[in-house]
Amino acid sequence: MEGKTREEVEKSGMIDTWLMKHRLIYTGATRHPLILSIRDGTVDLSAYKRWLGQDYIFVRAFVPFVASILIKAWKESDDATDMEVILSGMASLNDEIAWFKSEAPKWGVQLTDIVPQKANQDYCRFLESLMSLDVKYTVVITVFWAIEAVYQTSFALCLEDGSKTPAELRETCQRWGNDGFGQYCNSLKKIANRRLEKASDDVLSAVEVALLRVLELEVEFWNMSRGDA
Ligand SMILES: Cc1ncc(CN)c(N)n1
Repeated sequence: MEGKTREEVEKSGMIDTWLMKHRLIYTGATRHPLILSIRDGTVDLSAYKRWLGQDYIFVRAFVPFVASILIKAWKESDDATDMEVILSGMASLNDEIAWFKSEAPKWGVQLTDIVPQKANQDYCRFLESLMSLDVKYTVVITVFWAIEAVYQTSFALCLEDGSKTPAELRETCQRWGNDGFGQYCNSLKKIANRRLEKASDDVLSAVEVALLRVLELEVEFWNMSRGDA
């Protein structure tokens, strides 16, 4: 902790502090019934297909949000390497879009026909609100970490020893559950924690509110796969 003020030490590891404080909703987002059903091999494949189509639309809306973070990093960040981590995230979104396009036909899902459901619209609207220049880099980099980390944690669960994930869904789980994606999420978390250490109390409150909103929206997004939205 050398070189840090007492205040910085108190605020370090802010993300884990929040995850402990809000563990109920965090668990709701990372161990959703859809994920648990993939993991125990009882998944309803029509729920998977609904998720697939909706997530393709979400990922397309996620790209401009990440682009807006890149601009904020360039303008506001005190560390030039942040930009490289964000850029690698954009590259992985490019791969994600290509993956959806090759995965959808295997399941008879026509991506051009997908109508965004309410939870998806709410999520995309939330991302758009965060693209405003008034929203601080510290807020959006933490939100970015949270969105990626929910998928990483969820899908990694389906790859753990003892999981009964169906063979045809293992590639999907690998996409977000692999170690490389885990390391990338850790890099985002480190950036977010570093920024949070220096943040004012007002910014800390804004980040906590945004983090909770992400977790709620992720739960609602998974819920869409039930098809009763
Ligand atoms: C809803 C949601 N959240 C997160 C991710 C991971 N990029 C995603 N594809 N979709």
